[in-house]
Amino acid sequence: MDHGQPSPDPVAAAPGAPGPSVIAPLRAVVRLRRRVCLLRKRRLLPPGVGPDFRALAPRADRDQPQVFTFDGPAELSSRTPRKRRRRSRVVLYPETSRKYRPRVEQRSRAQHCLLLLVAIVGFQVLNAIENLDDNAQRYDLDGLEKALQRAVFGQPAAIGHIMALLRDYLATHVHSRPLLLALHGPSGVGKSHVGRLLARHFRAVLEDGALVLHYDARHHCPEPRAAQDCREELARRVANVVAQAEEDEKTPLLVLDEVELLPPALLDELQGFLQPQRSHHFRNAIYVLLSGAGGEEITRFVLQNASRALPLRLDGAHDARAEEELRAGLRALLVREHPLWQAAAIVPFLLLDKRDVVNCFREEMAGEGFFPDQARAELLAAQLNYYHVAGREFAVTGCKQVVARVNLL
Ligand SMILES: Nc1ncnc2c1ncn2[C@@H]1O[C@H](COP(=O)(O)OP(=O)(O)OP(=O)(O)O)[C@@H](O)[C@H]1O
Repeated sequence: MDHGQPSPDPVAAAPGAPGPSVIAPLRAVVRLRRRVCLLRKRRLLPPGVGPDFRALAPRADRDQPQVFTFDGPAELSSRTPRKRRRRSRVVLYPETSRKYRPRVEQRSRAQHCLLLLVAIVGFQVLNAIENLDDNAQRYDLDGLEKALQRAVFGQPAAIGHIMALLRDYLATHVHSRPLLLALHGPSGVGKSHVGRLLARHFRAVLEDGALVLHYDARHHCPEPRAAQDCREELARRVANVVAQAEEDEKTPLLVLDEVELLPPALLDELQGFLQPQRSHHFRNAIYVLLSGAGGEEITRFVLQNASRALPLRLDGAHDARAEEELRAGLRALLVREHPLWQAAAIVPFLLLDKRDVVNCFREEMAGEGFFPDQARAELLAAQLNYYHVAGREFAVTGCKQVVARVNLL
């Protein structure tokens, strides 16, 4: 069929055809069909689209504005295309994982208990720290250190060592063994002096003289007395002190002077006090043993090292290695005498030099009511005997004779 040429009207041509009222619409339908075919040929209409021109228009045209614009097809196509909605993708979960959001879990009771336990432990730790401070404060160790530094000349290393050991021991009230301090040195260097200062301080801070025992071998166990007798008496006195201290929840101080004069039986007894199997109130105690044993070794050590930068002598600037060597040598020597010294913290007291002796004189003069004149003190100090080594003078008897000399003034 040629759509370009007008074809003869099929309806009008048929014989016996219906009247003009039917023919007119049929013609219109035919005309429309032809027109549609024509348009289809020009590719303006998709196949199968009816004669409604609005519906027949291409999809792209329908989206375009229905008013005239000067935009050409190029401009229209360059406009940003409408955003296409992304379809949600299907997520494939592995079989073992959870495929739903976790529910808000209810806190278990165990969790509450755990939190409570942590709080209690924290509180206990804070409380323990506070108690440690309280225990150290009770003994006023800062005050003791100041008193020792002020009253004891020429022994800064020994004082520092004693204070460190006391601070460490008195940081707590519960102990597995007593503290045993062994102060050794030649005559007149201040061992008994320190022992007296310690006893006085502890009597003051413990507010009970019964918690401090000051035992002097020469006085309490003189030569003719039987060693066994002395031993029993010492055992009884120590037991009383530690029992009283246990009752008062305090740490007692037991100072034993002139230990080099004690019979071996008493050293055995002392060693027995240190044993961990003794009842617990024996474990909380401080023993200070003062002895001249090892004095010769210390004298030799000081004289040999006199030319060095004064080990153990100047404030804190001492040679720690030399100090350690000296302690080790003393311990080896003392342990040969008795095993008691194995457990002791050995503190060597060194020779005093002339300047220290002058200070001893001034102190003693002031104590006896004399004006502490420097020149006079130097004059008195010059009358004593000294070791002369490397341009320095070390007192042979320390400050031992100072009291007697000042008494003669
Ligand atoms: N380093 C010192 N600082 C101040 N004073 C001291 C010092 N050393 C000794 N003295 C004085 O000398 C006196 C005698 O000293 P102390 O009794 O302490 O000597 P020691 O080392 O115990 O000797 P010994 O083993 O012979 O008893 C003391 O009372 C004190 O006044």
